[in-house]
Amino acid sequence: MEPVTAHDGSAEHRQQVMRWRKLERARLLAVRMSVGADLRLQWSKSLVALVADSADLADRTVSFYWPFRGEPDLRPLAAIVLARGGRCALPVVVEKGKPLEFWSWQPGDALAPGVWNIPIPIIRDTVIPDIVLSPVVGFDADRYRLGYGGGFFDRTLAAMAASPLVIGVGYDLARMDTIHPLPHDIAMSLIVTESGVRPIPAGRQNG
Ligand SMILES: Nc1nc2c(c(=O)[nH]1)N(C=O)[C@@H](CNc1ccc(C(=O)N[C@@H](CCC(=O)O)C(=O)O)cc1)CN2
Ligand SMILES: Nc1ncnc2c1ncn2[C@@H]1O[C@H](COP(=O)(O)OP(=O)(O)OP(=O)(O)O)[C@@H](O)[C@H]1O
Repeated sequence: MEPVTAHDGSAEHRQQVMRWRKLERARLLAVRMSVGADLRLQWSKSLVALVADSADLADRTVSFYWPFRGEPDLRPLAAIVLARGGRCALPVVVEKGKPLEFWSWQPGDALAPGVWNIPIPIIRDTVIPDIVLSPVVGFDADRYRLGYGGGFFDRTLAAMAASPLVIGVGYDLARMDTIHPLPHDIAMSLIVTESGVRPIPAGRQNG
């Protein structure tokens, strides 16, 4: 693969990073899809428990996502959020190149296919999440996230008046040394994989 050699913030550097990311996304997605569905489901169950423990969900509005392309399935966590007095939402692409909207959702609600055929609620009831669960294609040691390349989460987080807690959710296999962060990249607050939370929230080092 063509390495990233320019480190000067030039247009050339940016172009190299974007080309490199495209190949890395394809590589990481292929690795993810090569894992059997049974193992991914097992990891998803670990992730539900770890995410539930990584943040105070009581009375919070939490943005989920409808899993596709082998993403962890965190939907069982929605019942826990609701039981603790919280609300749930799904991210919705309203226009390419624009921030996502978060539409109120709970398990059992009617859905319709949105962009990329990802299901979205049939009713547009926009909410502002306190906690955003963000699926990662890749993540690095500084908690930067590589997504599908649409820039949706970065654009959305940049546009929000109050920063939510952003939990990047993925599998250990998505770990990278660096995503070669660019000025628009926004680091996650936490990254959770099937093997744990990084960094470990203060006061939970013994858990
Ligand atoms: N499960 C899930 N739902 C989600 C997201 C996600 O990452 N996972 N999203 C998180 O963002 C949003 C959808 N993300 C999307 C990202 C890119 C494109 C898209 O059309 N991409 C272009 C290629 C982009 C490029 O490489 O330049 C395309 O396919 O033509 C569509 C949706 C909202 N819902
Ligand atoms: N705040 C922003 N304002 C305008 N453009 C942005 C912003 N954040 C990201 N972008 C643009 O989005 C494009 C994709 O960015 P990037 O490679 O970081 O996507 P990604 O994080 O992998 O995708 P996604 O967030 O959809 O999962 C880039 O061209 C970038 O310039």
